[in-house]
Amino acid sequence: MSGLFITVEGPEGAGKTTVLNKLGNELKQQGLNIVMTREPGGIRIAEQIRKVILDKSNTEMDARTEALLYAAARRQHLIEKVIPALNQGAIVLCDRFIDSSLAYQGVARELGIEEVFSINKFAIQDVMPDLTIYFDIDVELGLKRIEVNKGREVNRLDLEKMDFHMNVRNGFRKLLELFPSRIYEVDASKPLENVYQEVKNKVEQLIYK
Ligand SMILES: Nc1ncnc2c1ncn2[C@@H]1O[C@H](COP(=O)(O)OP(=O)(O)OP(=O)(O)O)[C@@H](O)[C@H]1O
Ligand SMILES: Cc1cn([C@H]2C[C@H](O)[C@@H](COP(=O)(O)O)O2)c(=O)[nH]c1=O
Repeated sequence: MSGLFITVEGPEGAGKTTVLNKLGNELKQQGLNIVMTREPGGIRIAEQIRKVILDKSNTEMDARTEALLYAAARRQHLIEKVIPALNQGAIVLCDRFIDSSLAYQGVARELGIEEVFSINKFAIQDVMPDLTIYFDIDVELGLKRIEVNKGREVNRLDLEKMDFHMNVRNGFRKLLELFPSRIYEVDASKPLENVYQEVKNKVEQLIYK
């Protein structure tokens, strides 16, 4: 695989999608081969799995079922979209990946980071991101941002209690300690332009190194 696999991660409303879209468009204008995608989703089957996972009426979903569905969506997305793009030398910018499973299902759902990593190893084999940008934000501020954004879908996980979201953030902070060379932290509470410039600098360092 000759391309670059870059993921963005963080709690709800941190600004990942906004920054990723802006960055992808700018890098495309530089003439680079950019593939922008998201998890869960990005391809037909994974978008269907996304609907099942995030449907607000699926309140009875078991935590392990949830973890397995995310891993299944990840597998199909990787095989159908990410790996072929990387093989063609593309830079793949992906909104969420395995770290979301480790933080949301591993820590916030209390399944354990190791357990969730092990089912994901089956799904991804050895494909890990070259770089992960972690958008750190106070949970209340992030949730306020998405509340104001009326056009955005409100999904089953958004509706979780404040404690759950706090644990998600704690989970991501733990991952920063576990994977310091892969995960780069940005302070996502800063104004959008500052966050964007910092992310762009970091990504360009990797692309043009
Ligand atoms: N740095 C920022 N300062 C203020 N508002 C921001 C900033 N970044 C993004 N926003 C706004 O916050 C809202 C949420 O942003 P966005 O959808 O990009 O977050 P996200 O991390 O992708 O959220 P989620 O994972 O919950 O979908 C949007 O309305 C966006 O315009
Ligand atoms: C990949 C992944 C995602 N999640 C959660 C995180 C969010 O609550 C939703 C996705 O919604 P977004 O608007 O696209 O961010 O799913 C998760 O719990 N585990 C995962 O592996």
